[in-house]
Amino acid sequence: MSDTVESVIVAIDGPSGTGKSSTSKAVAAKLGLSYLDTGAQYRAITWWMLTNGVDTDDPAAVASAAGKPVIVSGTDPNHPTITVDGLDAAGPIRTQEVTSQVSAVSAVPEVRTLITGLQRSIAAAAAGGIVVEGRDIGTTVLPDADLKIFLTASPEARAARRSGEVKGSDVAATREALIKRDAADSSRKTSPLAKAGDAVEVDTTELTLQQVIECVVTLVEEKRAAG
Ligand SMILES: Nc1ncnc2c1ncn2[C@@H]1O[C@H](COP(=O)(O)OP(=O)(O)O)[C@@H](O)[C@H]1O
Ligand SMILES: Nc1ccn([C@@H]2O[C@H](COP(=O)(O)OP(=O)(O)O)[C@@H](O)[C@H]2O)c(=O)n1
Repeated sequence: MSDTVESVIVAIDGPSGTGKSSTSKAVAAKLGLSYLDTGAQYRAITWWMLTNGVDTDDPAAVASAAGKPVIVSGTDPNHPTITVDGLDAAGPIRTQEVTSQVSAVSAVPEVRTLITGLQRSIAAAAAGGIVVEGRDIGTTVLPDADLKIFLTASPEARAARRSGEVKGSDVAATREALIKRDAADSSRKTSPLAKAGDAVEVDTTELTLQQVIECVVTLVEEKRAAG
């Protein structure tokens, strides 16, 4: 728990396309907090596996290679960065190939142990406070976060948002891919996608991004005033 107003730790979880990244970055920038995209870290380790010939459908192979890549996340919300073995990975981690394999890699317990440790050390080093977004931040990574938010939205809204990012993409196919990834992320044994018991749920289906940002900023400010 934070004992000064500045060192607030905010956990934002939820499925794909609910607005976690856009909201977290904007809230962190507005409140002068650091920002960590934990999905980018799972994407980065997946990209490394794919480019180093590791069979991402073989959990034992993934587990034994998990400690090899060096993943470094920059936490400035206005300029988030991610490198793998010193290489800029921001572009390559967003490919369709990585997106289709990331759930398999992130389900491997050895991967989660390593990445969770990295996330906790980044949060601990963020003296001014941090917004951390992902799937298991409130439940597993930072169970003592000062504020936990769980974002939701209908599959239709999420698919429309995601396909809006890629010119010419098929909304129905995007919707199916999202649902498949949610199911894999929610059903894995180790720290699945889940809402923490003490998280505030915000359904963003009918809200603009600006409204979601304002809602979360208000919740953080209320926490700070109370604490
Ligand atoms: N409330 C909203 N209304 C409309 N579009 C949104 C909303 N929230 C986010 N978006 C857009 O949806 C896309 C996915 O948002 P993102 O923040 O990447 O979601 P997530 O991190 O949960 O996968 C982005 O293009 C973003 O601008
Ligand atoms: N805390 C987290 C964050 C992401 N992930 C995994 O990483 C994947 C990619 O996360 P992401 O946040 O980049 O996904 P998008 O919703 O942005 O497409 C998820 O589908 C999960 O498999 C996870 O397991 N735990």
